[in-house]
Amino acid sequence: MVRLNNNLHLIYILGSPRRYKSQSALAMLQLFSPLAKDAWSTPALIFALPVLGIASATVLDYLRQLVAPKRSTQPPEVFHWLPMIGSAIEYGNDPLSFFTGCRSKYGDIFTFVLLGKRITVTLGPKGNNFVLGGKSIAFNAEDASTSFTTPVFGKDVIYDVPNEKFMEQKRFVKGGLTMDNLRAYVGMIEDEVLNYINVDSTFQHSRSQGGEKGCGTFDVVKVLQEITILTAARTLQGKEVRANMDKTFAQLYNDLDGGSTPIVWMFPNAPLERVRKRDRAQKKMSEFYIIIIKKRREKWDNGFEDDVSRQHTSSTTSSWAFPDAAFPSFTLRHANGEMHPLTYESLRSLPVLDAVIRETLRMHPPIHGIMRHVREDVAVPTSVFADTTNNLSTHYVIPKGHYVLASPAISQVDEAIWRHADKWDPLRWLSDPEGVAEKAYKTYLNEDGEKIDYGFGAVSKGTESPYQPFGAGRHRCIGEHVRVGLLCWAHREM
Ligand code: HEM
Repeated sequence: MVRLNNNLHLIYILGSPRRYKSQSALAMLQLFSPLAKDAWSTPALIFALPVLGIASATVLDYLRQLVAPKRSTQPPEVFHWLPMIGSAIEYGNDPLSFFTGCRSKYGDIFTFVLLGKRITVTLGPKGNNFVLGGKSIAFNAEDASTSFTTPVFGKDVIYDVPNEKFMEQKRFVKGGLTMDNLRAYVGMIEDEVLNYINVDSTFQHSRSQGGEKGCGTFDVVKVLQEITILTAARTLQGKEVRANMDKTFAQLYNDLDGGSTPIVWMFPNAPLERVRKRDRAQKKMSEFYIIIIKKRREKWDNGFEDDVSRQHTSSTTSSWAFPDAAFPSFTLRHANGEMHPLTYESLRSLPVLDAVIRETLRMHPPIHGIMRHVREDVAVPTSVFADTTNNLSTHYVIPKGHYVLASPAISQVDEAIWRHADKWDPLRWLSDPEGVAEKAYKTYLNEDGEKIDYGFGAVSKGTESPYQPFGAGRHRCIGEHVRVGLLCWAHREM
């Protein structure tokens, strides 16, 4: 017969107490035991109260999501099981699949919870235009990203300064990317890549197997990260930076880059290994550059700029292009005629390799989403998105304090826009001057159209194109022309 005593009656009903290894489970059972006299002892409470708190928050959150009336101005909300955590796990695992799944359930506009923050995603070209073309007074990049960019890039640069100042910094860096500089870079890059291939142990096997014709395997991501670091250092940061740098720097960049995850975004100083690695790398890099800056100052030379984001984006893009199933055979078949001597001008006329890069950036852009913090309530024009259920056309409003997120990565593979959107096909950029790809590219570059100066020189807005691998509007990338050239070249050389 089951014996009920004060503390353990429930446990005996369910089985032997030894089965309950977890103190908190025991405490919960005690807490819910109406017959328990001393169930509310201190240890029980210590374990049970947080559990009870989490359970109540979870129930309240379900009720809020499932039962509470919604404001008509609120975009649909993605259902989540865990309060605070929200959809962080699904989003963190695979952001693009998460967006695609949500799109099929909720449409082109929806809000999800990411570690307590509310993010409204607006998909498709209209959604990109809405976020990237928004005024910085309403949609702010600094607020959205400073928590993970400042520990990486350092104080007083990028998002750690007011927008006007950042735009000046952008203009300053862009000034270093003049035609003359780019011309000079070409020879340096050629040198760096050849030196890497001829000297690095990675290619030793293929060298010993017959020089140029030798073959072997290599870790594409690692090699391209290292080459990107070395070429960027040599061209953009100067001789003495390159002379003092070896390929182990790639690891430091990786460690810095590892600090840009959702969890670090939410808790920039969390006691996590990736945060410690980020800080160690930041310190090492700062020490390295401070010595060089001091020397330069002595010579009245000034400045360098940090290279983390472009290192990451560029090496990621090259890495995707290499293993893309069709890349080697496609390039060999189509790009033979492009193997002429290298000059800046010849780099600009490598249509096949250019198409390879465009297509790689279409399918595998290194940045999956671009986020902004909402500084004031913003009404979404009905021309962009409207809730048309029950024939009502309602303005959605994105409240102050939320975040908005655009994902050009989604419009770049949208079946409704691109033919065979999920097929890697560089020919789409070459074969049809009237095709979708060409039109998207023209809208993006808008070479003959209106230009806007946001503070870093006149640029095309490009916010309405379904193809935006380098962002658009005020925060548009300043490295797009440089990097596409460099990438083309690096592939040709490899
Ligand atoms: C394949 C290579 C690259 C890709 C795919 C890429 C992509 C992007 C994207 C999507 C943005 C927009 C970010 C936003 O709107 O918040 C951006 C901005 C930017 N990129 Fe790049 N980038 C690349 C290479 C470079 C290079 C080579 C440089 C420097 C020479 C560079 C410097 C910048 C800067 C300064 C910004 C402005 C950030 C802002 O205004 O908030 N990028 N890039």
